[in-house]
Amino acid sequence: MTFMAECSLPQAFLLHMKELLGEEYPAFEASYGEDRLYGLRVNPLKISPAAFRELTEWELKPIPWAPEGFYYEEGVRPGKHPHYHAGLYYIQEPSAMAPVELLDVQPGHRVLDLCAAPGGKTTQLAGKLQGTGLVAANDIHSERVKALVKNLELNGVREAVVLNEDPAKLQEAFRGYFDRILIDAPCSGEGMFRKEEEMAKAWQEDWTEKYASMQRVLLRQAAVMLKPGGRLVYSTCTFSPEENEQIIAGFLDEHPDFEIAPAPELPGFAPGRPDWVPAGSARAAETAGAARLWPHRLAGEGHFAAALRRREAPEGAAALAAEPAPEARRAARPSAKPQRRAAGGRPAAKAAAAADPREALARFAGESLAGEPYGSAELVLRGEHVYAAPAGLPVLDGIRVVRPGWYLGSAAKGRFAPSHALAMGLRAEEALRRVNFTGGDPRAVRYLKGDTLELTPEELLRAHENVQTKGYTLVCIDGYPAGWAKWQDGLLKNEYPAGWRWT
Ligand SMILES: C[S@@+](CC[C@H](N)C(=O)[O-])C[C@H]1O[C@@H](n2cnc3c(N)ncnc32)[C@H](O)[C@@H]1O
Repeated sequence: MTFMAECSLPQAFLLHMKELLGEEYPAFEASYGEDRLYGLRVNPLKISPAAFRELTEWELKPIPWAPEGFYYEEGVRPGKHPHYHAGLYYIQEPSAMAPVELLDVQPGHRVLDLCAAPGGKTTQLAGKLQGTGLVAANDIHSERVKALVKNLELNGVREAVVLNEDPAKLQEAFRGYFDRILIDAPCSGEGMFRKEEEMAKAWQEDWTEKYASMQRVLLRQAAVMLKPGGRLVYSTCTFSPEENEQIIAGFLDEHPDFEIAPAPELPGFAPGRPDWVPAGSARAAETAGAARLWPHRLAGEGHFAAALRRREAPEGAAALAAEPAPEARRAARPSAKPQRRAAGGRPAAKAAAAADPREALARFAGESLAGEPYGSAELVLRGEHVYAAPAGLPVLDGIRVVRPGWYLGSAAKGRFAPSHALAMGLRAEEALRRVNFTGGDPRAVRYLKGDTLELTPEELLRAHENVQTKGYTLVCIDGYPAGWAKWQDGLLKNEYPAGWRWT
C-alpha cells in the first residue's frame, strides 16, 4: 500500500473501490502515490492556444481531450503572473476540462451552467460561444457566486447572466429554453483526494447517498429547461456508481425522450459501467456511453461525464414541447428596436428620472471607446449601474439575478465610471487611449499592485491624434487589457480595483 493510500484515504472508500475495480484496483491505488497534475486552459476569448504558447516561457504539454488545455510543470505559479491578471488562462484540473468538451457547444447557443461556481467550466463554455449566444451561470450558494462573478469578469466574458437561485425556480422561466445544459453536480468528490487531502479527511460513507438524492433532483430540473434536440451533460468528480451510472440509468428510465450521446473515444477515456447499476433499470446498458476518467488510466485526477440528448419531439408535439414559459414569450417578442429597460421590473422612465446613466455611458464611450462594444445588447439599469444583457433572455422577475449581463459601469452625477469588467471584456483596440506593458516590465506588476506610475506622453497610445491625452486609459499587458487607469500630466493614476490587487 502506498504512503498516501495508507495514511490519508478513508478505508471505507478504498474497500468500496477494491470491490468495484477488482483486478484494476492495484493500479488505481498506486495512482495515489503519484504526483498530482497541474493544468491550465487558455482563454480563447483573449488569445489562441498557439499564440499563448509563443508568448509564454512555460513548458506546456497539450491535454489530449481539451484543445485549449495544457499541463504545466510543478513549481510554475501561473496564478502569480501578469498574464493571469489579463485573463489569458484559467487554472483548472485537467480532467475537469472534459465535461464541456462533451457538450458540443456551438456559437449562438443558449447555454445553462446549473451548478457553476466558481466558474471554471462556465469560462470554458463562454470560450466555445466565442462571444455569441448566451451563458446563464447559476449557483445556489451566494458566497460561491462571488467567485463565479469574479472569474467571469477576469476572463472577459460578455454574454453571461449570473443567477443565484434554486433550480426549482428557474424551471418555469426557462422551460425548453436552452440548447445546452451542463450539470456539474455537487458530489462526494472522490476524484479530488489527491489534489485536496482535506477532501479525503472530510469524506463520509453516507455522502454518496446524500449527494445522489440531490443529483437526481438536479437532473430532473435541468431536463425541463432543455430544448427538444438539445444536449445536456451531467458530470461529477467522484467515482461512486451511485452518483454516476445509477443516476443516469434512473433518469433514462424516467425520461423516454432522452438518450445517451456516446462519448467520443479519446485517449484514456473509459466507458461507463452498466454492470454497476443494480438490476431493475431497463436502460442501464446505455450508461456504457458515458465517459469515466480514471487517475490510473490517464493524466488527470478523475471525473465522470455523460452526455444526454433530448430527442426532437414528433411534428405537432414539437411546438408544444418547445413552448417557452409565458415570461419567455413576452421577452422573445420581436421588437423594432432593442429594448432598454430597467432591471427588476422597474419602469425605465422612473429609473431614468434623475440622470440617465445610459447618457453618461454614451458620453464616456464617445471619449474613450472606439464605438460601442456592447453593440445591440439590451442596456439594463440597476440604480446607477448599467449592464449589457445578452439578447433573447426571458423576463426574470422573482429570480435572484446577480448580474443581468456584462457590467459596464456606474454613473454618479452624470459622470460614468467604467467597470473593471468592461476593461476585461474589451479588446485593446476597442479603447481610444491605452498603454501597453510587456509581461516582463516591472511596471506591469506595479500596476497590478495599485501603484501610480509615471508615463511619458509618447508611451500613451491614442487611436488617432484627435483623442485627448487626458482620460480613461486601458492598461494592457502584452497587448491584453488588465484594467483602467487615468492619464494626466505624465502620471498614470491607478484604477485597478482594490479587491483584485496583486499581493
Ligand atoms: C462541483 S461544484 C461546481 C464547479 C464548477 N462547475 C466549476 O467548474 O468551477 C458544484 C456546485 O454546485 C453548487 N450547488 C449545490 N447544490 C446546488 C443546487 N441545488 N443548485 C445549484 N447549485 C448547487 C455548489 O454550490 C457548487 O458550487
